[in-house]
Amino acid sequence: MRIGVLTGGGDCPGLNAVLRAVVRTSVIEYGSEVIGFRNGWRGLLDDEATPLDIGKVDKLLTRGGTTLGTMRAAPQALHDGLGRTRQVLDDHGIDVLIPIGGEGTLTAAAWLSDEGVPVVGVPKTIDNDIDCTDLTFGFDTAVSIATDMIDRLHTTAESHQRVLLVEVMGRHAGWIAMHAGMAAGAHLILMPEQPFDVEEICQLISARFDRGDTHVIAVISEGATPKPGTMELRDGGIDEFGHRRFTGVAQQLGWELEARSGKEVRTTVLGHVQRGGTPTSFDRVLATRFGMHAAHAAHRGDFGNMVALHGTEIALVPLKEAVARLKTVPPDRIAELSAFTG
Ligand SMILES: Nc1ncnc2c1ncn2[C@@H]1O[C@H](COP(=O)(O)OP(=O)(O)OP(=O)(O)O)[C@@H](O)[C@H]1O
Ligand SMILES: O=P(O)(O)OC[C@H]1O[C@](O)(CO)[C@@H](O)[C@@H]1O
Ligand SMILES: [Mg+2]
Repeated sequence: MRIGVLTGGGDCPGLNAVLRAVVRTSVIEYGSEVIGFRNGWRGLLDDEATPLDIGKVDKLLTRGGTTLGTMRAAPQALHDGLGRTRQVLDDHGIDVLIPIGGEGTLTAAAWLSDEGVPVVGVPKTIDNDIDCTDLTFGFDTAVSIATDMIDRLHTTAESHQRVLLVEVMGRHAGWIAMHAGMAAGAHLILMPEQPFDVEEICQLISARFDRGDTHVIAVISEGATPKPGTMELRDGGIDEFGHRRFTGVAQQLGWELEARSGKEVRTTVLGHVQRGGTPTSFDRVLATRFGMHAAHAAHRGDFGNMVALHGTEIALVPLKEAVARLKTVPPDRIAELSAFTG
């Protein structure tokens, strides 16, 4: 069999471990060949093929990023290029394609599957917002990095009796903010799922300082928004790939809080450091199991599905179901925070 593989969307710790597992499982257990396509869907359209053998994936287990590279392409270019995609896959004799990516990459995979292209998807995202899987690899690494950073901010904040806002990734979902915030003992966690009220945050800050607390640490997802009418957030519009452009919610909230509360406020934006470097051991294992099970599914002919974590087992779920909605933080998980924040 010949297996095609590509990585799409933003990079994520664990992508290389998936590639290694797809190659090792396909070659060692089935005697198959694996062809990588560089730079996501764009590279497939442009026929940026590169054979992957066991030597090529050696030492990839611990390496962050993706050795295949990744690039965004406008969905319309993909739709218009369906004939070209089929041609490239035919030219390389690809029997099944394994796209590894977030909800965008997997939406494209579901569509290709509907068009009759054999695919098995692998979900990736540090944001952990893909539905039908308990977790995605990359999330644990991002939370560990963010937790370490927030731990460090406590001591400098308390020394100066400051309010410290930490912006973490999380475009549509607050999983990173919630987990890193809980792990690092943040006093306030703001997520896209629950628009925030600036006045309520000012009251929380005053209450903490009034009762003698030394500092405030607030973790805020990049995709968090204020309740309408409570604060102006600059609109960055939509980029060429249809994503909302962020304008720095933590910085803007910081200015607003400083003006309203009279306290010193500082803002730290963690940004891409959350996606860089080596995956945690948890993510290495999850990524390896995802890659291994995707290769098995590809060889069994279980097309149109995505590998997923259900409890401790790896399952297969229809791609269509997985991309029907995003997995945001449910209200009962948000409610769990009440005894630990404020
Ligand atoms: N609705 C869609 N239909 C077809 N293709 C799509 C669709 N949405 C996204 N894609 C394709 O998938 C690519 C990756 O999508 P996107 O940039 O959203 O990354 P992702 O896989 O969701 O990962 P990330 O978690 O980084 O957002 C896009 O560049 C585009 O080529
Ligand atoms: O800077 P890039 O690569 O466009 O991606 C940023 C986005 O990718 C993610 O890391 C993963 O979806 C988001 O949290 C973030 O908004
Ligand atoms: Mg996306």
